[in-house]
Amino acid sequence: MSEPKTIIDTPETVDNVEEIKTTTGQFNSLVHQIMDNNPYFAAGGGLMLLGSALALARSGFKGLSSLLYRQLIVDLEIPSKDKSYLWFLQWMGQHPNRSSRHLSVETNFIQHDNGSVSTKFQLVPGPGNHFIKYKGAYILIKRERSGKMIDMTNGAPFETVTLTTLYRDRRLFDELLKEAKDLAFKSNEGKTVIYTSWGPEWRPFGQPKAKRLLPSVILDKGVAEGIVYDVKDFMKNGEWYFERGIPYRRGYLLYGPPGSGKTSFIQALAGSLDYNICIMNLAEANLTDDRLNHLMNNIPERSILLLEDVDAAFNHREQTAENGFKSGVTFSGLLNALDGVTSSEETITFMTTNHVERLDPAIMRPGRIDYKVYIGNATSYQIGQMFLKFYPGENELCEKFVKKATDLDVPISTAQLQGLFVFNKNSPENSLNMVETLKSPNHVFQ
Ligand SMILES: Nc1ncnc2c1ncn2[C@@H]1O[C@H](COP(=O)(O)OP(=O)(O)OP(=O)(O)O)[C@@H](O)[C@H]1O
Repeated sequence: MSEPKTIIDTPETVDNVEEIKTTTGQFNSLVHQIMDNNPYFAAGGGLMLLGSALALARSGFKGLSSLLYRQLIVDLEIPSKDKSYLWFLQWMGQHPNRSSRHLSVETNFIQHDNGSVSTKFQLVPGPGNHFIKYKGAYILIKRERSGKMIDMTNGAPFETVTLTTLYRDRRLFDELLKEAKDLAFKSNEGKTVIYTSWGPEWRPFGQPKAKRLLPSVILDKGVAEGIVYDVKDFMKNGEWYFERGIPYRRGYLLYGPPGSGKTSFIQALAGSLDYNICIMNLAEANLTDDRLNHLMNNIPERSILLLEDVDAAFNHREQTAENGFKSGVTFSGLLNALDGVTSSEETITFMTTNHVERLDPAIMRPGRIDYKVYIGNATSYQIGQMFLKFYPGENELCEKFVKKATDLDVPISTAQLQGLFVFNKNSPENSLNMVETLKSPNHVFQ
């Protein structure tokens, strides 16, 4: 059996370890020598070490801070093309506990019930950072304006408002937006907002108008009552439509000569229902089938869709207007848009025309036009009612006026009557003496 082999350090191994120790010692003494003799090198080396340590710390801190940010902070971004953007700015402009160093002005013209208009300047937060305290929480608000991107629908620079608060207070965003919406709606209370199309969207056109009262529009006996009854009946029967799978929409056509009160009645009807009006001009230059379809399917809530002078864009199926203008909308595009109008809420579409004979029968079928009514020139009933609306209590003069006007035996529009009575605001006698002027429909009272 061979002797156990004792492994001992052979001289070669010992020499290697000694050699490594010597080399390390020599390296350390070299570094010390360099450090001692070259302070810049020492400083540089120190800085490098410090820098790397800080970089490490920074990235660690950055990671930690972004982790903390994600866990502790929450953001809400509101782009300028969203409906709530303007609501929020107006709400913010009126919020008491806010600190803003950058303000911008919004000038509004307010139409009062008596028809007068006043100017109102509202200071809203301009681009930059703002702070508010809302229900005990501090919220940072950053309004940024894009230097490059333009909102194609209104030509204004694209903007964003970002709200930042603690994650635990994130429920406040919903409450805040609801408050802003309620404030915006409240400012429109008692008024009718007229929307027009801006690119693919509906935007308020000018300031909300004072509601036009239904009794102020004098139609022939029973005409207004019939329309109002039908609309209210339709609005009460949403369930009936859904149970039968019928699209919840109804189309009305008011046709008749100019100045008979078609548009005024629709505006007054909207006001009485607390609805707004979306006016769609089919002859609009860059309107296309797709945009029409999109617009008609994205009508703001509680709004009546109004297609005025629906014959203007289409003479039967031709896309022509009297001045030969060709609309970008095809007739089938209009029919599809009317048929495609489906929304969870009721959709009420009013169309007006002075030339019903020019409308293609396809548009007149039920489901597109369900209720058609002639709004004509003033009947003797309307002449009397218009006279007494302007000169309450003047019953004797009223009878004389009605007789003289009907004896003219010419068509008289209610717009003409309004023109005469406005010209003789305080003198029914003068109106009686000027009845002859009603013979010319375009007479200018001056
Ligand atoms: N029946 C009416 N009752 C009260 N005002 C009327 C009536 N008809 C017309 N007017 C007045 O005449 C003007 C024009 O009315 P409106 O625009 O409603 O007529 P229209 O039938 O829509 O005309 P067009 O067909 O040309 O659009 C308005 O200022 C309105 O107040």
